[in-house]
Amino acid sequence: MSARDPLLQVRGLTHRYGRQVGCRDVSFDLHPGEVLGIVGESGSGKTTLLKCVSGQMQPSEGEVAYRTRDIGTVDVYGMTEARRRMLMRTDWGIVYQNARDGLRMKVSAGANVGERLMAIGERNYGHIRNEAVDWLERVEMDIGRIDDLPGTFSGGMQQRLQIARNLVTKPRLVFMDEPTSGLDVSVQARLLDLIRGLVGSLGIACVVVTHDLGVVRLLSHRLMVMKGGRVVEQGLTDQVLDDPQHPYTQLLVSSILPV
Ligand SMILES: Nc1ncnc2c1ncn2[C@@H]1O[C@H](COP(=O)(O)OP(=O)(O)OP(=O)(O)O)[C@@H](O)[C@H]1O
Repeated sequence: MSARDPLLQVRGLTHRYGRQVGCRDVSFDLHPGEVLGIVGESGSGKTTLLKCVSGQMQPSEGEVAYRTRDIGTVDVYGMTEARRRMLMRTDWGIVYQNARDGLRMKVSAGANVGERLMAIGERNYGHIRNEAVDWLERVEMDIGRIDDLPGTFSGGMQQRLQIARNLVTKPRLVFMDEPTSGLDVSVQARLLDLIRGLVGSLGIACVVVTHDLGVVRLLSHRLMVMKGGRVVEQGLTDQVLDDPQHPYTQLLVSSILPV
C-alpha cells in the first residue's frame, strides 16, 4: 500500500430503483487530495451515484473500495454496518445541499461541531470547546453566536456550520451534494472560495455533485459528466470544459441545456 494508491476505487457501480436505472456501470478512482466533480442534468444519476459511493445506499451491482488509515483497503459494503458508520464518522464527511440534513437543529452551533469530536471519543470539554471555537473561526462565523441554534443563522452560515462540523474530525474524504445551490450568488461565491481554501490547505479528497459548471470549474481537478445514469465523458476539468468531446457535454457547456 503506497501513498500513491487510490483512496477510493469505484468499479462497475449500478443502481436500480425497481425497473428504473439510477446509475449504470460507473467506475473511477479518487486519489488523496483530489477533487472530483460530477455534473449532469436533473435525473442523470448524480445523487444516486453519490449515495452509493458514500456508503449511504447499497448499489445493486459493483464495488466501492476505500483505503483506510489503519487496515488497508476495505470493501465499503462488505464490512459490518457498525464499522461502516465508524468509517463515515471518523474518516469521511458529507455536506448536504440542505444544511438541515447535515446539522442537528436542536443543539447550538458549538455543540454541532463539538459533538462530532465526542463521537470519535474526545472527552475533554475544554479541548472540545476550543476546537469548536477554532473551527467556527475557520469558516468565518461569529464566535459570539456559538451558543445560538442553527435555525437562527442564514442559509449561507448554516452551510458554513455544516462544513465546520464535517471538517473538525479531519476527514480524508468529503462528499458534497450541491453544496452552494439555493444560496444567493454573492453568498455562493464566498462559500465556494472558503471551501476551495479549506479543501486545498487540508489536502482533503472530495466528490462534489452539482448541476453548476461554475462550481466544478472552481473546485474540481477532474470532472465526470453524466447522462441517463451513465458517465458520458470524464477528464481534467479544464480540458473537459474547454474542449468537450461528447455532444452532450458540448450542449451542457454551451448552456443550451437547462441543467
Ligand atoms: N427513490 C427513487 N425511486 C425511483 N426512482 C428514483 C429514485 N431516486 C431517483 N430515481 C430515478 O433515478 C434516476 C437518477 O436520479 P438522481 O436523483 O440520482 O439524479 P440527479 O442527477 O441527482 O438529479 P437531481 O439533480 O434532480 O437530483 C432518475 O431517473 C430518477 O427518477
